[in-house]
Amino acid sequence: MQPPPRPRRSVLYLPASNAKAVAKARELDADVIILDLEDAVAPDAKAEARSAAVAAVREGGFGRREVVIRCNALDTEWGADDLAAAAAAGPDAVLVPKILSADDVRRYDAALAAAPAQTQLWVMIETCAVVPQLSEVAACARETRLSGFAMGTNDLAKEMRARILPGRAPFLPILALTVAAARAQGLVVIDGVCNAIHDEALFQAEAAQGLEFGFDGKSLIHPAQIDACNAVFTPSADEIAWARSVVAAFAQPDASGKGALRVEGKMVELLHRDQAKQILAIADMIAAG
Ligand SMILES: CC(C)(COP(=O)(O)OP(=O)(O)OC[C@H]1O[C@@H](n2cnc3c(N)ncnc32)[C@H](O)[C@@H]1OP(=O)(O)O)[C@@H](O)C(=O)NCCC(=O)NCCSC(=O)C[C@H](O)C(=O)O
Ligand SMILES: [Mg+2]
Repeated sequence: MQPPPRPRRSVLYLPASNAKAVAKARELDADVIILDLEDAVAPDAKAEARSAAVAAVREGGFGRREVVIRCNALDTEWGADDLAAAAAAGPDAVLVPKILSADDVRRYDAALAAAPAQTQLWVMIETCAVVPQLSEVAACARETRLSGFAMGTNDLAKEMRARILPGRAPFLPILALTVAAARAQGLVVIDGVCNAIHDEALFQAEAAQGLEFGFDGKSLIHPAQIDACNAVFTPSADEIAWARSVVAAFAQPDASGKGALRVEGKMVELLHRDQAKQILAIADMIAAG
């Protein structure tokens, strides 16, 4: 059975080695906090960051926010220790980078065997090699803890030798394929980061594009991006009103046995009722705080 939907609009990375940022994250309005041990942490600080991430998870204080530890890859000198430490700490999820194949997912899943049952596995979609195998990778959800994809557009750009420009043209097919593969298996799917910290117009456009593509939310690198991101991914008043109308229309006695109705001048089908229920469930969770 699918777990109930929950908001994952804003997914904030921070270096686990930055104690000030970890403390600040407990007060920020992000839905998910990722304590990074990978690219945000210099090689000399890896061990210290690992201990800090474990301590942060054990200490808690993140309230409604989900807490994720991003580990180094298993083929690095830090990966095995990171996975073992993360499994023992038992965050909401462990995020792993640069996966290449379904076998990689199984390897990471095995490395988390000692983790509590509720600890999920999320994987970064950020290599060229994984792109033709997205469906096979997503299907690992049937046999492992895998429950989420997170786009890594910086690494993808590096591997593709692509440029990250407004509109993100080189990545659009991959964004769509990633969302489709994730949705086919009921996975969470989070868009990549916008590196420009204070370019509000660029951020707004990128976040809106992510929403249009079907992502649950967007990865963030700075607290200044949170409010705009939440605003984009929170169902609007108009969407909520539409969703209520659709659910109410199908609940009318004369809708019984009908598959299609007219609501606000447009055709809606039972599939729209499902979408409407999803919107209302997310909106209710956001409203509940
Ligand atoms: C990008 C930064 C290095 C910028 O740092 P800095 O210029 O020092 O920030 P500020 O001075 O504006 O900080 C103001 C205060 O906010 C806190 N802060 C900053 N960033 C964060 C954060 N991410 N989470 C929580 N708190 C944060 C500072 O501590 C300041 O606090 P105070 O002193 O009390 O006022 C920096 O923002 C940063 O490190 N960001 C995260 C970088 C990161 O995690 N990168 C890895 C993930 S991105 C990636 O790799 C994606 C993927 O893999 C891919 O391939 O695409
Ligand atoms: Mg990356």
